[in-house]
Amino acid sequence: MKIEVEDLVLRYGDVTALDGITLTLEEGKIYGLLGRNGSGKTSLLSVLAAFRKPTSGRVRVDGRPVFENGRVTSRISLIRDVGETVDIGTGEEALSYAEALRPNWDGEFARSLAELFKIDLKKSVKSMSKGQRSAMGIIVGLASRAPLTMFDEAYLGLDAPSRQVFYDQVLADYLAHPRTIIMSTHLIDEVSALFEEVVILHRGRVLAHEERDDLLAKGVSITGPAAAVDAFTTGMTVLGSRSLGPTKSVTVYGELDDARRRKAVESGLELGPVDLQDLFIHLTAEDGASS
Ligand SMILES: Nc1ncnc2c1ncn2[C@@H]1O[C@H](COP(=O)(O)OP(=O)(O)OP(=O)(O)O)[C@@H](O)[C@H]1O
Repeated sequence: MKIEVEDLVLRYGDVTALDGITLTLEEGKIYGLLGRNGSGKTSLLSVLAAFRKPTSGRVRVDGRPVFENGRVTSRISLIRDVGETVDIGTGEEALSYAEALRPNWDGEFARSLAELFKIDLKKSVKSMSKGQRSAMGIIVGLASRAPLTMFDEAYLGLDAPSRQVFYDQVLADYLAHPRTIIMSTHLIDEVSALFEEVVILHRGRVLAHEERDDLLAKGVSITGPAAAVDAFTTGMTVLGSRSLGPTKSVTVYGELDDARRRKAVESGLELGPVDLQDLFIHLTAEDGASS
């Protein structure tokens, strides 16, 4: 599903959660939605799922307004942290309920996921642990095969092996049944390999929207004698710096061309990659929070 968001504003009383978002998400990609606490991720996903009406602006899904359009919303699935969407009856009943609502439902897949997550479907969802309820949400989210599938920190409470099952299943099922998937997460390092594109929200605005590899290519760490590092990085966008005795390491943003790279090496400096989590931390640092 293609999503076009234009000048989207969402206010809760005095709080402006989304402050003029313009964004196009193409069909058939996995997007990572990143942002610090309170940056607007859940608000944006709620509007895309038509759970919330925007204060102003437009949201179109496959060219149609997402609101007042039941046919569009039945093809959109938003799974939130503890799987509250399936909090009725037993696990079996929750799956039957989802099956009735979801045109692309794959019951066999849902059962195989329940086995992988070791979920006893005879248990009532309410009596399941937090992690098991998260797993129920993920099962429903994946087995729905909705053309627009959104996971909003859906892994909360899942232990590390179960999170790995989740990431593996998202990738395998996406490859078998391509669709638009948006994943909001704070566990950036764990999941970044899945993302084709990354959207970073900051204070209700889009701070960056790029292909993950292009974004990663813009972050470079430069390490060496402090004076040489300072001379080399003068005029560059410095995101953060760290000193250890006479050695300094600086993270810069913006692509370094080959000539600059050669010059760095000739000056005895070491260039290194920056991972997505570090880049995110630096890009979204408030004044004085990045060092
Ligand atoms: N129901 C609400 N009523 C009032 N303010 C709200 C409501 N929901 C969210 N907000 C505010 O809107 C802003 C954005 O919140 P949102 O939940 O979208 O952020 P988030 O990026 O999902 O955060 P987190 O990473 O902590 O989940 C915050 O300032 C938050 O306090």
